[in-house]
Amino acid sequence: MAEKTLNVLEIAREQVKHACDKLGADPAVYEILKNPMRVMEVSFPVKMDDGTTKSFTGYRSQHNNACGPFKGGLRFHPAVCMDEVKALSTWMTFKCSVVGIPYGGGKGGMAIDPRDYSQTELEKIARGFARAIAPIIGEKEDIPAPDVNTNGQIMSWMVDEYAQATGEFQPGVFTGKPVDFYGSLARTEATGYGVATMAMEAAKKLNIDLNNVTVALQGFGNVGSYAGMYIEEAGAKVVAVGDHTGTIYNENGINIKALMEYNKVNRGVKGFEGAEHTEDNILTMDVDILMPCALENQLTSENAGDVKAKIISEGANGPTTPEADKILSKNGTTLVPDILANSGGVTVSYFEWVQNLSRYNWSFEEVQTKQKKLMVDAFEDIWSLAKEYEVDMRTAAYMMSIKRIADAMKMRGWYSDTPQTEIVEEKALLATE
Ligand SMILES: NC(=O)C1=CN([C@@H]2O[C@H](COP(=O)(O)OP(=O)(O)OC[C@H]3O[C@@H](n4cnc5c(N)ncnc54)[C@H](O)[C@@H]3O)[C@@H](O)[C@H]2O)C=CC1
Ligand SMILES: O=C(O)CCC(=O)C(=O)O
Repeated sequence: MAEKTLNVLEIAREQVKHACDKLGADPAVYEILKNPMRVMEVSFPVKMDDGTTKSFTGYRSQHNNACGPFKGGLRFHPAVCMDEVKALSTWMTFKCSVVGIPYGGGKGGMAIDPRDYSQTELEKIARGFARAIAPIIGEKEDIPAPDVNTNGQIMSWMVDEYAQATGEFQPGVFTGKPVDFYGSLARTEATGYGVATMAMEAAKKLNIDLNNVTVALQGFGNVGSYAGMYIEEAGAKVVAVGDHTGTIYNENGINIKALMEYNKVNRGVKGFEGAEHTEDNILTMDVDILMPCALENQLTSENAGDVKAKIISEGANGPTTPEADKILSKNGTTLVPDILANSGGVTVSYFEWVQNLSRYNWSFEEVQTKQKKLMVDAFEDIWSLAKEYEVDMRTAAYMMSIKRIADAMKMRGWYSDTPQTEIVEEKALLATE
């Protein structure tokens, strides 16, 4: 079974449509959710260190705000394009709804590799992007955050630039800020902590003792490193880590904290002394738990059949294609889907935003306890729904979130029930096509 498509927007739409059908949702629901409500493409000039001027292009997609302001990260990566940003914003809508936080979905990005620029140039690019999207974002409108290759420093420049562009200092317009500048304790750790927590919940359901499990980790950035750290703390052995520089392996377990220190300096896992380099594919290694924490379309119809892990907790957005989902589900793999597994980041972004709006700070424990409760409750609901409807956890997660969004859209009057006669006619028409 080859992939129908690797276009992430088409994949996101297929996931939504599949769940709408399972739910028996009114046709209007998919009709509204298949497209973002607004997308913006901006271009702006930046004076480079050598005196030349370069034009940069950026995107922001606002998928749906039925449940609250648009929310989602900004990605700096060479593969960023409009379709990717639209797909990522679509996933954000359902992610926020899965954990029941009062946001809709947004996402943005620029097709750049930050490593190609000096710090001064990067600051100018970040500021230029923030100024360009300032007309459509705001503390109560659309709240960006870090994603691949962006971080708290970039968010801080953006808050400052937004203040200069609008004349209003709104620290809550961006989240994922450093703790010393309106950030929240436990935000840096949040996404990885959530990914590890979801793997642990799945292990509990399968009666797997964490002290006897091995883990493979793809991606060792913000998400992957903390996912590794927390699962190691819970007793598991992380035997393999892969990133853009290569894959390392140690059957006795890799010391994750030491690897984090190494990674900070060397910007990659390659060469770490506590493990050996391997050419084996990280995704199909003989481990109990796999945590893909890098990019989209990693588990495909090509390799899903070779996956040996019993549990997959998706740290990345969209790491698994629909065809791979079917293979994994048929093979009995328990997969905690991205919109649940990596929802810890946006959950703590929400807590950061609440703290910003109230100008009050919570302790690390308070934030992490609140995060864990929201995610574990959502896991339980989705686990039960998946059993009840005999669907995989991804479909169940979408069903739960679509129901909430559909209810909000209906209450707001964005659609009303399509008369049954029309649905019957539409189905009859489809059957003859
Ligand atoms: N940062 C956050 O709070 C959240 C991030 N995510 C998602 O998690 C994923 C990772 O994000 P971050 O950790 O924030 O990014 P990051 O920029 O901190 O790290 C990205 C990691 O992916 C690795 N990578 C890149 N290309 C790769 C390749 N071809 N093969 C293997 N590894 C590769 C990099 O080496 C790096 O270790 C993305 O899909 C992102 O959208 C999801 C929810 C929240
Ligand atoms: O923290 C946030 O607001 C968004 C994080 C994000 O971009 C994601 O969950 O993919």
